[in-house]
Amino acid sequence: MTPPNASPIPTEFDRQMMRRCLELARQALGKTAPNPMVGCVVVQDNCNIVGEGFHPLAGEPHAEVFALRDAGEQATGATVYVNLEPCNHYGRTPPCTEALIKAKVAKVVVGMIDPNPLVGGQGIERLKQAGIEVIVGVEQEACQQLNEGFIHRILHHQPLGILKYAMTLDGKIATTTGHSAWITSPPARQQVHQLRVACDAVIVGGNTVRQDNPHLTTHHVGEPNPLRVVMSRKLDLPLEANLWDITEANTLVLTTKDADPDCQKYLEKKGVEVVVLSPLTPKTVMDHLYERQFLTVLWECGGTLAAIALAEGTIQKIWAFIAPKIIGGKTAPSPVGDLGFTLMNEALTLERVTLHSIGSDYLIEGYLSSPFD
Ligand SMILES: Nc1nc(O)c(N)c(N[C@@H]2O[C@H](COP(=O)(O)O)[C@@H](O)[C@H]2O)n1
Ligand SMILES: [Zn+2]
Repeated sequence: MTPPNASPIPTEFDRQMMRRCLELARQALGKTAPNPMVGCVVVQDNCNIVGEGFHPLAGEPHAEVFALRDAGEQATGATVYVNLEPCNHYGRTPPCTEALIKAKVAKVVVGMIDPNPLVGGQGIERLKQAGIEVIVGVEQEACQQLNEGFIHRILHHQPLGILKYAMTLDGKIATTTGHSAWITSPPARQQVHQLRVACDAVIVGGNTVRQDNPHLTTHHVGEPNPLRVVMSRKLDLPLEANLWDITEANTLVLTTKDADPDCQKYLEKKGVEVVVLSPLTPKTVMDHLYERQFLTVLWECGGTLAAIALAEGTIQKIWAFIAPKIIGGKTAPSPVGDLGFTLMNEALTLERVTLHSIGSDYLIEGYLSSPFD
């Protein structure tokens, strides 16, 4: 028997509807910052979908409002599925709890509690007070996974940092001469483009601009491009670089007061934004990107910057592509520079590791710390 106050056990249909919410939410992948991705489904008679919606953009109505609008009169007595607890506060938009109560829904099935302290369980309480049945925690892990950037931002006041690199079987990211095009095969490179869609910004150092001249775009028409961010202390950057073409995507260069003023003028004339940060470190960069409302930031930098970013605790997740190639070379660079460790037990150890096979390459995904802690 279900103990009093405990949520009844969700059915397979409940789980299926929650997965549909996640699918709807994903339609706004990379577009909602600083807000989460949320999808909502309205169901009549425990079997008929009568309304659907998702949150498209911060400032626009929430998923629940779109789904209720879609359901119209049929929302009365319905069950509403939503992957995040309905809000109960006035933010950019009014509380969804009031919209659900006004629509006279009978039941709300929630994927996860909103970690935002402005919500944090109060949405569920308000619905219960109004006599609406509430079930919480359906497909919770998948719901948390989808909004890991949002959760990390709320809990730690920093965007979620992801370090991505591609290396050979012998742990090299380039040859001894710095040549790195290409380590992985085309399917893995396409996967990187897809992964960038989910990120609000992608960061490289000046060295990567000089050596690789990357585009750092998603290469997909209609999909959002992350803000391309370059960290360069002195602005000793090439005048011709793909990142300065802002018709492809916006570019932000973060520098210091030691910046070359001529290069700064040149970049600004091209439409590249230049901001002076003091000091210029991965931590101050992440603080700056937090202020710009970002959820998820991808580090695609070389080993020296990656080591500092790791040491400063700005990276929580790793995407390591491994190609079945060996290039050798004592001085060929590796993905992470010196961390100053001397003992094996100092090693940074990944948790929740998954392995994906992509063409002839592999992607290892893992977390240095849980974004939910
Ligand atoms: N349940 C739910 N559905 C959505 O579609 C949402 N976007 C949210 N977001 C929560 O509300 C906060 C943003 O409020 P405003 O858009 O400024 O009104 C956001 O921080 C989440 O806590 N929740
Ligand atoms: Zn809301």
